[in-house]
Amino acid sequence: MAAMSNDFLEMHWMVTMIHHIDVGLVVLDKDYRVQVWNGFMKNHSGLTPDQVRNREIFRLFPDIPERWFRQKLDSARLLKNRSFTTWEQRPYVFRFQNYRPITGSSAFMYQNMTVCPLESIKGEIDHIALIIYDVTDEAVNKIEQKLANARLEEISRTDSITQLFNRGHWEERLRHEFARMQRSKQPSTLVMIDIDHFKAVNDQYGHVAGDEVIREVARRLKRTKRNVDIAGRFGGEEFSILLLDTQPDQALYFAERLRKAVAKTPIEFEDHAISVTVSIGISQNHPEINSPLAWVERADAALYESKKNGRNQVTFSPDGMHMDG
Ligand SMILES: Nc1nc2c(ncn2[C@@H]2O[C@H](COP(=O)(O)OP(=O)(O)OP(=O)(O)O)[C@@H](O)[C@H]2O)c(=O)[nH]1
Repeated sequence: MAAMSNDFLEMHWMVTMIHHIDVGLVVLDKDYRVQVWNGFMKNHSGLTPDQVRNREIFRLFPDIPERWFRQKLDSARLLKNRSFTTWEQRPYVFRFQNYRPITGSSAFMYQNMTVCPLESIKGEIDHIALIIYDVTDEAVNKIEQKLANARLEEISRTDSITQLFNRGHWEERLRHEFARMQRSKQPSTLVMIDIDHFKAVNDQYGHVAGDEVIREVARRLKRTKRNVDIAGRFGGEEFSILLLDTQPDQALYFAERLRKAVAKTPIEFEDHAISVTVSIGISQNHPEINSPLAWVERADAALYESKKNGRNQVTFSPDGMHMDG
């Protein structure tokens, strides 16, 4: 008699603990109707056990993706095996709000879930238990760390003055695209751009003005290029851009537009209107060009021609064709 009452007491304690434990416990019958709903589930959903008992889970929570959820539970029932889903596969099963102030970056609670088949006395699986873990802190930390890493990566490949790619990253992209072009044989063009007489800008207006001129030329370059084009700051006042899948006439059109966009409107800095021009060299990819470096050298040689012939002009390699204003 004493043993029985101990068992009863233990059971009573267990039930009390289940209601107060900081994980969600739900039992569903074969028709996905709720049979058990503990305190965690009540507190986060605002629905009492009486309100949910014998109601189908999909009617109570239309956000639950029904097909996925049924598959998950059916296979656990069939295999008589536990299964597990993480917030990385699906951020949550039950859309509960997240109230924690420190995890302000998430409006909802991230959850992991264990699906646990429950055997009847006859050894049949008529019920399934769901155990819901609140993993918001872990998930938010991981997401924030990923974002921070992505930001660091972005910083490490960006030039701080112009926000274009820095030389290291631009060259990496060039190598990658060059390898791709060897296979695809698509026409692409490499363009080198250099601000004319830039030393004179620094000498006349100072380095800060010089920086602003570099920044503004980069802005005009960004406005002229397409999103797919790969633009970098190659050196001090030199820029490089890779125009992918571009024919020579389109490349010339791009270069001319950029040249005019720089020459046409002086750059304002404090009380000054600083007029600058750019010289441009273009090189089309060609079977004879056997390395990324050789390609850059060709475009650089064309740029040198533009400088030699009076600046503020575009030269196309290998035939030395000019366009000037
Ligand atoms: N303000 C500023 N100046 C820079 C920067 N990087 C390089 N420079 C300057 O850019 C100038 C480049 O001068 P040069 O290579 O002689 O060429 P240039 O005066 O532009 O003449 P050409 O290219 O022949 O038309 C040098 O005076 C460098 O100090 C930078 O980030 N900011």
